[in-house]
Amino acid sequence: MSMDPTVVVHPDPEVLAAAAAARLVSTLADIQARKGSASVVLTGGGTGIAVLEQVRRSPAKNAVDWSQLDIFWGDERFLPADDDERNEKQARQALLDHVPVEESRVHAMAASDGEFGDDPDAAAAGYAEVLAAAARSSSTATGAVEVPTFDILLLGIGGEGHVASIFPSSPAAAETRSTVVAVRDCPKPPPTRLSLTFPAIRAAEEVWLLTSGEAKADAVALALAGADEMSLPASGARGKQRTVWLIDRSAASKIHTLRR
Ligand SMILES: O=C(O)[C@H](O)[C@@H](O)[C@H](O)[C@H](O)COP(=O)(O)O
Repeated sequence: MSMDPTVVVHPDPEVLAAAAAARLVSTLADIQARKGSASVVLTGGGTGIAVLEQVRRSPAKNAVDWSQLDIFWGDERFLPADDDERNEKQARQALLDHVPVEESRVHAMAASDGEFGDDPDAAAAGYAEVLAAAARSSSTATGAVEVPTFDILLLGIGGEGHVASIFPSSPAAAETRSTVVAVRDCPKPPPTRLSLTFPAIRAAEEVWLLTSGEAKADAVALALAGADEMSLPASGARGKQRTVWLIDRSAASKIHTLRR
């Protein structure tokens, strides 16, 4: 069980994205120096993609051996593969198409015009099997949850406290067995998505929550004050070894008023 979260407050969204990118590069390089390879779970959303763009711009980016990096997603918009709203497409444009990743180690969630057609439940089950197969082939994944070792799992946060596509008081927030679920009627468009669940998220070694702006201040403060994860999913996003909140001053502006 990880200790209290580490909270790092940055002056503004631009510094947050650049600092988070630097932290990600150096952390992945450290993990690869120790283990030979590393794994990261990417997030969609403006902050998550801004971090990837900053990694692309970083002169230090090739401290990471991109061919020895397993890449997964925490959630995906269930849309055709070439839709600009796809998290995978945005991540490729921001970073992955600009570094020498090993494509067999890039594990995108299915698109709605992919191998499972427009069946999000089948697509979710398919990704759960990708994770289970990766866990079986990994010498280090020892947890009860059928996912590989996620070294760093990145998450953005919605204004009402969602992480990945786990929205407040949703079936996904209550899911305790499946590692990946289909999510329908999401308040944040598009309405149909695929998402890791809390068991999968909490199997990660480190969970990093990344957000900025006044609109997130209540969710950040409530989560750090220990709100119930059903009503405030960000509260349930914890890593086995470490939980890190990388936020800007605006998103941190209500922490002191709500922390009990
Ligand atoms: O697919 C998605 O939309 C994301 O995974 C979602 O969880 C996002 O990270 C948050 O909604 C924050 O998004 P912003 O950083 O744009 O506020």
